[in-house]
Amino acid sequence: MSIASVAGSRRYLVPGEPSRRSGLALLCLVLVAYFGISFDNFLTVSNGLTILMNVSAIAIAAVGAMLLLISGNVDLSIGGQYALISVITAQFAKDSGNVVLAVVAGLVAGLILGATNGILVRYMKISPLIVTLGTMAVFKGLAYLVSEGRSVFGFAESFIFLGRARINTVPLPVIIAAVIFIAGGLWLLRTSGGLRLFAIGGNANAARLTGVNVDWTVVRLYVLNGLLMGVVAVLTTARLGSGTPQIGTSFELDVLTAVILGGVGFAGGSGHPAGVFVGVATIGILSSGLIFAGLEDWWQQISKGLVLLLALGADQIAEHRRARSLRKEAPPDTGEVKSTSKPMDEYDLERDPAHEPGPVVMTATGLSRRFGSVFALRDGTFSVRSGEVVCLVGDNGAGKSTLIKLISGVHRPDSGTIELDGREVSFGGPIDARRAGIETVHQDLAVCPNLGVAHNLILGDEPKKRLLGFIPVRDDAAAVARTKQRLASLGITLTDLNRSVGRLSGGQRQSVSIARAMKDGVKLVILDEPTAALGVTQTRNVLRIARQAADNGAGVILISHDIRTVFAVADRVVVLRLGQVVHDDTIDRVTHTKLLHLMAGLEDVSDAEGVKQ
Ligand SMILES: Nc1ncnc2c1ncn2[C@@H]1O[C@H](COP(=O)(O)OP(=O)(O)OP(=O)(O)O)[C@@H](O)[C@H]1O
Repeated sequence: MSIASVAGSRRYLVPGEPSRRSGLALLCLVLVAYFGISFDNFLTVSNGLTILMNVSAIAIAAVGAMLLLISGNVDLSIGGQYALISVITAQFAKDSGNVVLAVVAGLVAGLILGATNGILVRYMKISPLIVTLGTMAVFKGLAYLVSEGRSVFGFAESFIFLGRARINTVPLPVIIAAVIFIAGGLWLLRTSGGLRLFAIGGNANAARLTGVNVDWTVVRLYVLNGLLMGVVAVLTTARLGSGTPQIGTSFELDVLTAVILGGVGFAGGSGHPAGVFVGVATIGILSSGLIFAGLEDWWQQISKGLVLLLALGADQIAEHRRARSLRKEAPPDTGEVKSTSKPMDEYDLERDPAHEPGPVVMTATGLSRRFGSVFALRDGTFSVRSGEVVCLVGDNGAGKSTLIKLISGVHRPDSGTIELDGREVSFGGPIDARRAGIETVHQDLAVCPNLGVAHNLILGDEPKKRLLGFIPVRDDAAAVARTKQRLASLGITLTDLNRSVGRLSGGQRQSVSIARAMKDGVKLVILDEPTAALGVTQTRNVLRIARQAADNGAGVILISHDIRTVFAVADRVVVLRLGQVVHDDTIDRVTHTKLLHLMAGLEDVSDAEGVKQ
């Protein structure tokens, strides 16, 4: 791949949908011009520094809010955290007179409050809106309880200095906010962790199936958010010289308004730090202008509330437009996946008659799994050799998906063992199975519609490089190179990589999903009904790719309801019925009729008529 083609393709590597930041930047400039013309002292350096000082708290909190929203979560309790951490920090600063102890107390309090939110949201499976609405009230109440409703003051000068220090006239909190904002933005855009947040926000289930630890990531995000609120509360308490339970009232309104105004979608999966920066600036300028206009506090509240509603309205309109353009743009399914082989009769594949399966790669022995009272799988036993395509067939609800979910680490078996290359393995999640060399294309494709083709393809196995020799970041150029090479080797032509996967047709999404599974060195490829929604040409190409994977030495398990695909591609066929393996033999020892009867549970087929002679 040429350097030029990699550089030219960078455009589509920014994850997520484009935000509305240019329009907002214009609004911001209009506000500056309006307030500048209306009020004499608005456009002065000192007012600029005051605005920066005032928005530094919002900017720090906006980093946490942005990351949470992009991952499809939200924290309404930040105002409550602000108040509680402020009075805790103040109490430590007053009682100990030790700056370090006060700062550590504030940060640890933030960590604990953030972790509380994270654990409640993820492990109790409650909506983040409801959880953080509840914790908001609890944290606020605790702030009053700890401080007995009074302001806490009387700190050492060294602590107050922390909030009022300046470096070259720029207040220290502004510098800290700038560092946190830039670091957070770069992390979001340039690292694997950032990409995974977009993936979780776009399709949490797909992210989970590709190996992202969604629960743990979200808990860590809430902890980070709490830590950032710790920084905000410590700096503000030091600057004000007191900690008070009244602080943070409507803080969540300011922060969420800035972030949503900055183009971060409330539905998750989209947003850009540059947009959030403009959103924060807009809120700062608006607040300052309203103060210059001499409006009472309640008018400021009304104005900010209206701006939030407008931002949410704009977000909804953008969401509808996106959905409409997705429907319009989805191209027809023909022609994008091209075969490199000569034309064949329906589903017929060229087979190498000399091809012999190799040693056993995977053996499942006595696998069982119940879901409540449903016995989804009982005593599932079968094996797959390298170079072999094993078709798993059975009626709806027979237990096929359950069986492959046990093998691919999505579920844990209640009993039974899985051996890979002769060694017993146990998977804690899909990422363990992927690391062991098992790749799966799930029935629902597990793609993230908001991410581009290359990012979907590398998700869970992102190439990395070191920035400045020591900062680990995602290597997007390597991701593009890997994507192009993988698609080319499979004979898949996706003419436009410059689009999110949500804009691709069903067949194209299938190609991306399959290409992701066909890694170099993969030991076992599992395809769960990969041809269910495809036409003849595409089905034939998916089967060709499955055969190609086997010819390259992988073991392949393919689930299908279509008997024709089974006879076109299988070396061996395993039939499941009511959660049990009822047949396991080479494809040349069974006929269409016998297979149908086995699936349907009709036992009266004699071997003489059922087995090819
Ligand atoms: N997560 C789950 N929770 C509860 N029941 C489940 C779960 N997953 C599967 N089951 C049940 O287990 C049984 C087997 O389901 P499974 O999806 O494995 O069948 P299948 O052969 O793949 O079916 P299909 O061909 O329709 O996809 C069904 O009765 C199903 O309802």
